Amino acid sequence: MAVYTEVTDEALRAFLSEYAIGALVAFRGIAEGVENSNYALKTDAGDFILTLYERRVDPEELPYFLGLMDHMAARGLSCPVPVKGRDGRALRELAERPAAICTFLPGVWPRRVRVEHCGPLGDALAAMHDAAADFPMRRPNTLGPAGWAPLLDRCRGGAEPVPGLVAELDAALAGILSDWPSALPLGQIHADLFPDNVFFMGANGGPPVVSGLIDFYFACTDLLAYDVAVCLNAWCFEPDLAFNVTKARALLGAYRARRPLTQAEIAALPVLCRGAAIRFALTRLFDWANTPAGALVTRKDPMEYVRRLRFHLAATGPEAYGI
Ligand SMILES: Nc1ncnc2c1ncn2[C@@H]1O[C@H](COP(=O)(O)OP(=O)(O)O)[C@@H](O)[C@H]1O
Ligand SMILES: N[C@@H](CCOP(=O)(O)O)C(=O)O
Repeated sequence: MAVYTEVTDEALRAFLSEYAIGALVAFRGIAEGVENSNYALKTDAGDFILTLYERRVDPEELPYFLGLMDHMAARGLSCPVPVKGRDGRALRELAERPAAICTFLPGVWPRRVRVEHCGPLGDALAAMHDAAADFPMRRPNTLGPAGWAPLLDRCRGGAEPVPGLVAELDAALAGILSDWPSALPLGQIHADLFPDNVFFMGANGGPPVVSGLIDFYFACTDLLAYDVAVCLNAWCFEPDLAFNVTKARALLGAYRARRPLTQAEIAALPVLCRGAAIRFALTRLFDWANTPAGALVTRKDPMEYVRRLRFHLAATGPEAYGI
């Protein structure tokens, strides 16, 4: 995460007095990520993560996110668990922001994704979909197909990283929206399961093992196969943006071993991948022009997802993904 909102020692100590998690030993802002302000907390009872929810999170939706993590953790998924205060509430306010403390997960996210990561990732994604299957709340995907054209409109007239980019996205979006599938299996999806949201541990140089999934603040109720498409985008391209079909086969094979994809989901993979690529190109393009000056955050390059989008536009069928 980034740090948009500063927290004073004094405010933090007052906040922590509402919890039974021991006395503060250390805290520091975490510069990774782009959405919310995150702090690593150490108390004499252990390690925790404090999150202050920023502009793209609607406070009314926080009970969905926190409830989903609680629900999945109760079903055995390794994910952050919201910590309740002495009054039983996990959601409170700090520095005039909604705020919550969650448990700290061990492990590290892969700075360089290898084929060996992609199978465990596919299995963990299917395990998340299973663990959330009976979660009763619903949340529409605010960054789903209905949100893409308005987001692109908000990028018009701003600085384009490449001339003609908005026109290219206009044309791609029209095709994606007209082909978008409507009758695929639905469920709770992560919607942002990038490598920085998946922690791994490797025992004694052995194969990587997923130790936990984090960052459920884009989670929503949407097409399960769209989550697979997000992962194909985020995990299966090399740094030079060549698509690695071996990674895709490993990801899809492990996912399907736990949750088989229907024929309709398989057939829809190219358009789902185009949709996922344009979604991240658009939020990055918007952030390119709208990140607050001075925020402790690194802007992400929209062109990385435009180039993925071009690959998916050229894909003539699901075979392009090794399936
Ligand atoms: N529960 C957690 N356990 C351990 N580290 C965490 C946890 N939650 C967040 N982090 C740390 O914070 C960083 C950013 O978190 P993330 O949720 O991805 O932020 P954002 O939503 O802003 O992108 C992670 O890469 C990790 O270092
Ligand atoms: N994954 C998104 C941005 C959201 O950042 P995260 O740190 O919450 O994963 C992107 O790469 O554009």
